[in-house]
Amino acid sequence: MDRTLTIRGGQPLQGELRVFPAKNSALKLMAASLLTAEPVTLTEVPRLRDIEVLLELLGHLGTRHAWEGRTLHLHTPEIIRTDAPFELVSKMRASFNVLGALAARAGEGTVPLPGGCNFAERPVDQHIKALRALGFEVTTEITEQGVAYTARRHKPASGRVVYDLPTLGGTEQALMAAALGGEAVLVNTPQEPEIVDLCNFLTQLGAEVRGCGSSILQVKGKPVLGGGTYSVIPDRIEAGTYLLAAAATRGSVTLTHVEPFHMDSLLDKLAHSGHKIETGKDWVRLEATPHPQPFNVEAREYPGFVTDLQPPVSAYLATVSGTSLVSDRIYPDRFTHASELARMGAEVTLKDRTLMIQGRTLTGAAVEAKDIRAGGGLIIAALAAEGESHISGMRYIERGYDDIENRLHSLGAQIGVRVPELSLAAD
Ligand SMILES: CC(=O)N[C@H]1[C@@H](OP(=O)(O)OP(=O)(O)OC[C@H]2O[C@@H](n3ccc(=O)[nH]c3=O)[C@H](O)[C@@H]2O)O[C@H](CO)[C@@H](O)[C@@H]1O
Ligand SMILES: C=C(OP(=O)(O)O)C(=O)O
Repeated sequence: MDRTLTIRGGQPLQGELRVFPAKNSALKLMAASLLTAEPVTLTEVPRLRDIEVLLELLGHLGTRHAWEGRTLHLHTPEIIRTDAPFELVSKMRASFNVLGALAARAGEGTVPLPGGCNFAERPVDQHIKALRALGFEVTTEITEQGVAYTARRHKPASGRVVYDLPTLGGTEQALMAAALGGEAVLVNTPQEPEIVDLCNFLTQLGAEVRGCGSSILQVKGKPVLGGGTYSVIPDRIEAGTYLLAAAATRGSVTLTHVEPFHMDSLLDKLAHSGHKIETGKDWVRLEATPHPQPFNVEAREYPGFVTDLQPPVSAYLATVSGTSLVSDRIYPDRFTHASELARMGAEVTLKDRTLMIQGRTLTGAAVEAKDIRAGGGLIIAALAAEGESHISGMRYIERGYDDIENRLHSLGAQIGVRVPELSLAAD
């Protein structure tokens, strides 16, 4: 049963918020825990739907887990199954990342083509290329539910992978495949903080990973990896969404438990827009100007502007008087939010894969989040709009934003959740 968010806009967000740990890092560290028979503890894990889905998948493969608050204990004494069920993989793209770990630990893994948010073409050719370059035999089978990939290890992973483009998922696949007893050089890798986090985690388990944060990674695995306790990096996408919401409502918000240097591109844009930005070791504060300036954005690889904040920044720019141009080099067609923003009165034109935005005052409307970050963007627009908005598609929003209604409510937003046949207003 999909819930609907109801937001009465126009209230500047004010206050302080503790940012949650990064979903897109936690998911990969959880998949990597399959590589060891020792217990692994992740001390900071967001309680999100994607995390629950992956836990279910890991449980099917042989992982036992226990929560203590946001601390997650994982233990996989042995792999009991090597196939990932379609019902789970179809819900989330990151589930494909168990393929390399399964093949490395159990000698074989079978994973169907992943699901997740389909805002663009999202092939897995580079994952397969990487596993093959490391010596895995990868076969495909067409099933009733689509393509399923099986990777088999006949000897420890070893080789040189040259990616056609920097891919997070494809790099994570090879990192995990090589960490258990393999040896690999990975060329043209992304420099995103989530990749660095995985490198650090694998190092903690006992693998040697050189070049973390660069475009060439060297992995020297260990035949047996250990366990340990690790803390996931803060979620720069969640943090960025709240900052943009504060800027769009011309509010003033302090975020704690963040890594400001992971957010350089966004903070720089917001400062140029006229907002006062202050940062400390693990906090960032935005005090909005009432009359911000527009700017252009081209989403690209880290440390460039991150694609997952492209829909939220588009929504913010729709509230800023003047013309802005937004394009996305990672997913050139990631614009499912555009038509929904238009329903709220935004003047947006999509031409040649560039969104031209003429900012103005938005008006509340009934809109649909068609994917996770489009949802983040529509929430920002609704918070800034005059009048009431109803945002459906909560099943996507909940993939990436934990407890969003209560968190926004704590910052002064007038927000409620409507369950069909039942209304649960938070204020
Ligand atoms: C769970 C998770 O961590 N998801 C993030 C991850 O997705 P994901 O890991 O799927 O994204 P990738 O970094 O792999 O994709 C980057 C680009 O490479 C292309 N590509 C990727 C793999 C491949 O085999 N072939 C190929 O052509 C993609 O279509 C895209 O244009 O990084 C994306 C890019 O920062 C983010 O938007 C997602 O939120
Ligand atoms: C697109 C995202 O996730 P996924 O890659 O799992 O679809 C995201 O977190 O913005």
